[in-house]
Amino acid sequence: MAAQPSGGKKPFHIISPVLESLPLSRAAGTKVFMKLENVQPTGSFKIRGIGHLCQEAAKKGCRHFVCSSGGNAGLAAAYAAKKLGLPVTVVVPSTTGPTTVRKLEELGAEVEVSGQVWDEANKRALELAKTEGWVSIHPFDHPLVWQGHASLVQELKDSLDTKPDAILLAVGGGGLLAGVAAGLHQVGWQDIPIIAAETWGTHSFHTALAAGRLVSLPDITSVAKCLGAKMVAARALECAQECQVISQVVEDTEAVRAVEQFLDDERMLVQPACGAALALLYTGRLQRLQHEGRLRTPLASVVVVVCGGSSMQVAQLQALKSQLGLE
Ligand SMILES: COC[C@H](NCc1c(COP(=O)(O)O)cnc(C)c1O)C(=O)O
Repeated sequence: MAAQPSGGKKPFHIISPVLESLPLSRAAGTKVFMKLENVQPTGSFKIRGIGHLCQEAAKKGCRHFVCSSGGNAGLAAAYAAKKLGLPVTVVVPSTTGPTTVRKLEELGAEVEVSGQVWDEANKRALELAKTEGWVSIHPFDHPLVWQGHASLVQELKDSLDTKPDAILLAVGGGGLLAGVAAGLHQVGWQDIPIIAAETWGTHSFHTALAAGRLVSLPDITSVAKCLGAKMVAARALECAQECQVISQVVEDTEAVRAVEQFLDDERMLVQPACGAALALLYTGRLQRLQHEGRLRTPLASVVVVVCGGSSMQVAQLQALKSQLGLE
């Protein structure tokens, strides 16, 4: 049974399924296990860390949550707030679609649209958090968020027969990366390489790694808006010093094609943010890393974190395909 990260109080996330994917294994040339965070409450892994942070804040007397989000962290905060019987204000950038806003409101959240990108929405959220009794719920940059996300790795340890040879995940602000790195250390799997996927136009982690310091992207120009943090958390960069993190950047077209291929292969629809990680498997990135000697050959198995993403509909996939000239 996974450890209860919030001191005994039942967490809001579920123990998600781990399934072998034959189509992904064929594409990647090695056995691929999917950690299906897309079936979590509110549709992404976010509930693990955000739920944990909200529970801890409520214990300390928080009377109103305020969360800046591209969408999925906000949905997780709204779900947690509802469970805790507390009000929540979610601040999203104008790029967050109406589907997400509707879902946030259906969960009882007060929604404010502020700014063009997440970073601007976050500025507004921090202003609101100055209100007496209000607590800021950061979507990726908080130790309790990383602690909550780390439960994902404990579940892998409990369910896989053998230790995987790599873990693939997507990076926005770096919270999932930091949580998985923490989890790997907790279970003694710190030697497993993490392959961190971004899209060009959200590649703030890749840029920071190359510069050796935190760098802010001039803008977010990718369709994968849920990866749209101009600067990653400092902790993400520290992780890259503490364990083997391989940064890979994919094109928007590769991420969106991966979303469509995954829908056909596994009958699950995820956001382009998740498509970025899946694209590593569908576009031969894994084999290329092996060829370059950055991953060993052969690999026995790898895990891809299917991070999910709630507001994705077939119509949006079609619209993205035509926007990107994919038919
Ligand atoms: C701007 O947005 C940051 C955050 N989304 C982040 C996100 C990630 C990346 O997680 P992170 O690296 O930010 O912890 C991956 N996969 C999905 C489906 C996501 O929504 C949010 O919802 O506020």
